[in-house]
Amino acid sequence: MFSPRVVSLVPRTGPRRFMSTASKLTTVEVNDKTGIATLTMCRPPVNGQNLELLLDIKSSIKEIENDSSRGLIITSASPKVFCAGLDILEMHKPDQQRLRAVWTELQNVWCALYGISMPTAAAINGHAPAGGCLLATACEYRVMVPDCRIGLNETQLGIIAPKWLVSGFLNILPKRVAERALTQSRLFTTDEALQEGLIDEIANSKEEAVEKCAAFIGTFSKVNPVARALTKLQFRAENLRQFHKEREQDVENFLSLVNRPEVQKGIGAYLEGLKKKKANKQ
Ligand SMILES: CCCCC/C=C/C(=O)SCCNC(=O)CCNC(=O)[C@H](O)C(C)(C)COP(=O)(O)OP(=O)(O)OC[C@H]1O[C@@H](n2cnc3c(N)ncnc32)[C@H](O)[C@@H]1OP(=O)(O)O
Repeated sequence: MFSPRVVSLVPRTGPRRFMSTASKLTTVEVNDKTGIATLTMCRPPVNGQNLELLLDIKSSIKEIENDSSRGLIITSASPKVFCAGLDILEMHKPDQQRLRAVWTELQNVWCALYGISMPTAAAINGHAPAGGCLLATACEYRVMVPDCRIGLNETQLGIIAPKWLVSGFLNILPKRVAERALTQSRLFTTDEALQEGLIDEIANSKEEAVEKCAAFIGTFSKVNPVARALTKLQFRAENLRQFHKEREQDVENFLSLVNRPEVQKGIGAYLEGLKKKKANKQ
């Protein structure tokens, strides 16, 4: 199904090669036969998006872009969680400079992934709430394993997902479904996500999810890549334009929202809830 493509940067010594990554929080593996790069998030236990993980995801996306890979698949090294969203510890009693940097880098990651011209797909091998859903919906295709949850549950923490963050969601879901899901903080099960069109396929394992993502990317093998890229960007340009217009104000809005005493109280209670849940499991 795939027409093998020559990747010129590295000698052909085997079917796979690894790119250098800024730290160990992500890895990038390029399949030399297909030319598809797989970006794996590796911040145990749940890939909480702290500043360092966000910086690493961004630089891995840029590396893949500069290497002119044939496509990008994003997935996770964690067995049960694709990505648990923003690291809540970054938002609780925050260091102001760091909080500003975290939000700016979340914006940068979204912008890099949403606006990249090559085909993208998410192999969602576990739960994907909030910032995890953001990564998945910035991609063009999503394959998820059974019995997991995905969605934008920000209102549960007392925070409001801004327009740019919701725009990927709105590319996929009807406005009415999106509005209800956001206001209810709804996390869709794998089956519900498939039914609503939030994901495209279900796979029984991470390996199968990655294969299905690669098969999706392979469907473009006979399409002119420049025409494909420009067509994709044409669909996404308006959201990106709007985002760039508002991004600085958006950082200020986020900071002022997170610093509100009642929001801090809510985030603290949410963290406690997570810890209690874990204690009850033991
Ligand atoms: C303007 C605002 C827009 C905001 C945009 C984005 C916002 C966000 O992303 S906010 C973050 C929202 N995320 C969540 O609500 C997810 C919370 N986590 C979970 O629901 C679950 O952890 C899970 C479903 C992702 C995984 O469940 P499970 O496998 O059962 O693992 P545990 O719940 O036991 O968690 C293990 C460990 O990890 C800690 N943890 C989980 N999520 C986070 C997180 N987002 N940030 C920081 N830490 C997290 C959890 O507390 C456990 O910690 P320990 O007890 O210390 O082991």
